[in-house]
Amino acid sequence: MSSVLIGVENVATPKWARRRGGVSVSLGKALRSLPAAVVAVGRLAWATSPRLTVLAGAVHVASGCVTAFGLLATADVFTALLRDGPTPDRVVQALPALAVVVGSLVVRALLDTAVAAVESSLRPRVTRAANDEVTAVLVRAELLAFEDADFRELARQGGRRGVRSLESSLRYLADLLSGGISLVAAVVTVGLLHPWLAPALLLAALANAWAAARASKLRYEHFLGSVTRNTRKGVVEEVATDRDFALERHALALQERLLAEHRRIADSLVVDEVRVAHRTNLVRLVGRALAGVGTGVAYLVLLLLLHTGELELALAATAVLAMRTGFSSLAGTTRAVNSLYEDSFYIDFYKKLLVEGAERAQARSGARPPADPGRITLEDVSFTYPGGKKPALRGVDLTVERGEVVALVGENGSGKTTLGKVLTGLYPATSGSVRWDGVDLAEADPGLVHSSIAVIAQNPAQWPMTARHNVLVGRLERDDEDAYRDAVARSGADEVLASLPGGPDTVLSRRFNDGQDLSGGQWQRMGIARGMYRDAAVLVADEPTAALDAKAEARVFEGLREATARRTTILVTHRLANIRNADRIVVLDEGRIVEQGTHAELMSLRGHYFELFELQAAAYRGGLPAPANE
Ligand SMILES: Nc1ncnc2c1ncn2[C@@H]1O[C@H](COP(=O)(O)OP(=O)(O)OP(=O)(O)O)[C@@H](O)[C@H]1O
Repeated sequence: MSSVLIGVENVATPKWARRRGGVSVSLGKALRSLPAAVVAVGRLAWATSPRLTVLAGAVHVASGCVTAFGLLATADVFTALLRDGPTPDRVVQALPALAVVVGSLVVRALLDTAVAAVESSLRPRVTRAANDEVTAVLVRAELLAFEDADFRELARQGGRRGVRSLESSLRYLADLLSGGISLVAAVVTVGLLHPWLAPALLLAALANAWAAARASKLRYEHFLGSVTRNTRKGVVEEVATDRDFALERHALALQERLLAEHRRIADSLVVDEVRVAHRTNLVRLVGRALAGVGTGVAYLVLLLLLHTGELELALAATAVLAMRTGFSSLAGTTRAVNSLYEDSFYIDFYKKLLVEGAERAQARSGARPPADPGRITLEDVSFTYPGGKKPALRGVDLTVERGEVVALVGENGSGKTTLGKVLTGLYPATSGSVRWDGVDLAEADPGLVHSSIAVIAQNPAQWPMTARHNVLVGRLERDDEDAYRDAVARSGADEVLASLPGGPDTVLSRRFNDGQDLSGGQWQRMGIARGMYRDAAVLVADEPTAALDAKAEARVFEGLREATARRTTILVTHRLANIRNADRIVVLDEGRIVEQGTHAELMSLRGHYFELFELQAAAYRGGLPAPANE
């Protein structure tokens, strides 16, 4: 037996994580993508507050300039002190430059405070704007996008890691700006003292930059290589610790087995992580060695210049100081570039999510569908789920007239739920057409189509709202107390409300203090009440009473009969006794319609439906089903 218990042992990089250049991103290509990340951060910062963005840029530039200015003033101090002449005179001559050094330190301290103040105002705004963009794009995505595992994962990574990287890259961008300016000042100072000194300084810079970029690339490749296993680890964690699985986990005594699975995946991740850490350290060591060689070359050049008399001792001291400043701002700048470079990968997910989310946005306009369609026509409709291997619906032709109650029956997986969703425009047909009074739903405004439908799901959403709002959310713009009471009474939700400690005002969620959870059947009653309160022209009830006791079921069907007198109703159910009075029964098998007609017609056909019905009836009679062909 396979040792894999949860999911599959798939280590392939998922589609959402594959960048244009594939997993192994070349360094040049990745560095070229860095400005795009900078633009993304700048765009968000500008969109949130142009004033703060300009101010942030200005204070950083000013801070870098003051550092450079301080460096030049310090050089002046040394030049004055190491000049020929009596020491007291040299000290006096150095005093003005020393005053400038102190002044620049004070200004720098003030500017640093200003930088911190501006940044702490800008950063939360940028994070909020990025979060808002992600949330908006997900809220507006079409329903089918959430059936696509790749899109869901892109949403998770782009929404969490991407936004986090945007936030941190704002800080790195600022460090890059001020560090870059002081680096330029150091290089220029050194270059002015002697042109040969600047290239030596830059050599050390390049070695550091190479090592940092290489280390980032290694870490990113490790992230891509482990992303699927990390997802698996997350799923195992959920199964092993989540409340939803707790009952079966204990009843099936699966705890230790799940823990073992969790440890196995975690161990393989640790092995990879240690390997990548060793390789990164090695790269860093090579980088530092090369930078050391660069530093050595710089000092060698300096000594040579002193030896040949091309540089005075006083200027050499200034050069040493400038070089030290250069190396330290170099370290800061390299760190900033390195972090920005690493962040740019995750910012790419964020950008990809915005683009893909926009492509998958639910249309916000289109043809106006009839509010209460007289006829719904499906012509040769097929539907395949994203990533699905075979179609869930194949060549379905069906016409439903206004006010009809059509029951969909068939074995598990035969396509009943899917047909209900395609018929109401929740899922677009992969091929063929769905028309409401001639209006093709593929071209209709989805918002208007949805406002004409109500769905009572088998597992209704457990809205973490008050019990009353769990019903009213069916149509928030409707303010009809009588309709609310009617829906609550017909669905049996009135008994649920009466049993709650705070009545209708009890919050239905265990995640809030004083919140309350419900049983499966009680949640289902709330879902039915919500669907009834919505009062839409087309009602889809998918196994609405599967979790209800017999008394509640009878009450709901009575309620539904009254409610459906005015509506087109699609009823999905396995309890065939409840649909004897349906206007039409449609039997599905492997995504195709195999029979349709009234109960009497289908019974006399003695086919699929007859067989299913007799099986259920026999269970009640306590005997054997009647033979299909007497
Ligand atoms: N989200 C999904 N992604 C991929 N395939 C799906 C998805 N939901 C359903 N399917 C597949 O589509 C087919 C039809 O499923 P559907 O839920 O419509 O069946 P059903 O007749 O309502 O079944 P049941 O009686 O069990 O509720 C099945 O083969 C199922 O495996």
